[in-house]
Amino acid sequence: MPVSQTLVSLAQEMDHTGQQLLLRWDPELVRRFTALSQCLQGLAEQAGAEPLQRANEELAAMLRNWSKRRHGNDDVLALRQHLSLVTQLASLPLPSFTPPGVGTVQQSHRLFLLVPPAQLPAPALLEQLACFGYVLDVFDNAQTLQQALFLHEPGALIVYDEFDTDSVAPLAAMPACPLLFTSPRRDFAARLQAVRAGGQGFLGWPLSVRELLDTLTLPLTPDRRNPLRVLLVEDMSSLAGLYAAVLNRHGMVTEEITRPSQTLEAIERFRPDLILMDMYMPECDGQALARIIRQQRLMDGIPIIFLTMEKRPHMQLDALALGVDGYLTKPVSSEELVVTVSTRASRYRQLRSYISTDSLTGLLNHSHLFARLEYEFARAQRERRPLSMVMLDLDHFKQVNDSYGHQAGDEVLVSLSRFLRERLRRSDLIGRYGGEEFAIVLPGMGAEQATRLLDDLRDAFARLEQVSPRGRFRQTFSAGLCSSDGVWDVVALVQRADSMLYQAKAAGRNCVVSWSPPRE
Ligand SMILES: Nc1nc2c(ncn2[C@@H]2O[C@H](COP(=O)(O)OP(=O)(O)OP(=O)(O)O)[C@@H](O)[C@H]2O)c(=O)[nH]1
Repeated sequence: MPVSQTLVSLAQEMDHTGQQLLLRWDPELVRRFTALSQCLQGLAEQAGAEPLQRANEELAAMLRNWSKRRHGNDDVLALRQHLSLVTQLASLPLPSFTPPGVGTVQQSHRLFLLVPPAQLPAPALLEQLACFGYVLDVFDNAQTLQQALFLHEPGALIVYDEFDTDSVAPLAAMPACPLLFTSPRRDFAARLQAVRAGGQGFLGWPLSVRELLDTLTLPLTPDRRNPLRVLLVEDMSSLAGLYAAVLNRHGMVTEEITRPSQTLEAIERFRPDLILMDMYMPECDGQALARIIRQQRLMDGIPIIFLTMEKRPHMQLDALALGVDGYLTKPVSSEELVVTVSTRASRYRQLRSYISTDSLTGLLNHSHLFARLEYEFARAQRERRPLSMVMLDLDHFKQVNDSYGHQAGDEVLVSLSRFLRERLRRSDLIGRYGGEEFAIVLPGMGAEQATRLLDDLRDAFARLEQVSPRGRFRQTFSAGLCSSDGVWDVVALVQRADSMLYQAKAAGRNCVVSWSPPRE
């Protein structure tokens, strides 16, 4: 299982806050540290990272007692070592949850399918799924399925149903994993029955790999490696801390600000999925602040929820007219807070991803890739870190469309996108540049390392067998690469990577060419 970026960034923020505390003891910093530590503890618990949990608990205990007594150099050293230990443990790979006997497949990549014996899926489906690292276990009766569910928890359970009776035959026990239905029927009545039976997704039958993978990548369950981010604007820091603790306990990451004037800067830096704000604050009230936020084009869509004691309907309606998304009337119960915040924030995140991604592959679209590239490039220059840009193009792709059909061509595009997503880091940017051309941005990676990585990817992808109804084939790609070293703007970076791609094609395709400065 890859390293959890969330745990790493939480641990890094804790380390930063802890170092600040050693310089200046400040109750606000202590509270922030405690909230981060609670959040890390919750996530580490869910991930089963026991050594990290223990180290984090010890660190929290050290800090709890810190202000109560005097400290020598040894104490400071011990605290620093503990901070660094937590950071190191957070960057270790998370333990696999694979139950005994299931082999080495990631549990989330093991799927159970319940179908009648007459409908067993074609072996090609299992093979195609295997190309993306998924294993499909097929059961032709509910009893053996229940036994298997008792022993293992798959990433999802898919149940075939023709919905020809009034209601779906209930499962002996509802699985803990997401439940999907698949059916030759796609009408409203069938979908209604599926939803009533607890279905979280609905797939056509016969199963299509693309539809299945698309559904599995939707947030059916909370994404614990990329938790929802909530910005709290509340002048009473104790109250904000209370809300933050509740949201943190439910896996969300929070940032608290007490002054409305800090809001715009905090939104840019923290990139929240939702803003929870007090309606009455001394510097500026919530309504004026909401208006300011809504006037910024890039911040316009972020959901805003007011926290208020206000019960007068006309005041609430005025705020709704401003584009505020809802109200929570104080005192707010933990349950109401968590449900209101998490549903709205995840919906916003999903809608945002539709706008910024290409509909076929789910990768960043051209304009968003470039917006993000500009940001990463500027950051790399500022931090004096390398960054590599890759332009990648499928070879002789026209022949694939001509020989196997446009649908098979589409499947190859999806296959490459998933392949890149599985193999690259979460911090890398992958975009569909257009047609059969892709762009990849590798922050922190210089030309040599990036060339090696791309060449490994090229080799592995070329070995994958593409399966289509008209036959099997293999697909290669060519790539051009340029690192930011000595390059002063994004346009030059892209042009150089592009001209290297051209050279890779000219050199016979199925290869990676990296830009190097011309000899003097
Ligand atoms: N199936 C499918 N095909 C696409 C899509 N976008 C572009 N194409 C096809 O990609 C092919 C690109 O063809 P060419 O530009 O001639 O390049 P090529 O055949 O890949 O050859 P080289 O790049 O020189 O190796 C065209 O046939 C396009 O129709 C898409 O979204 N789906």
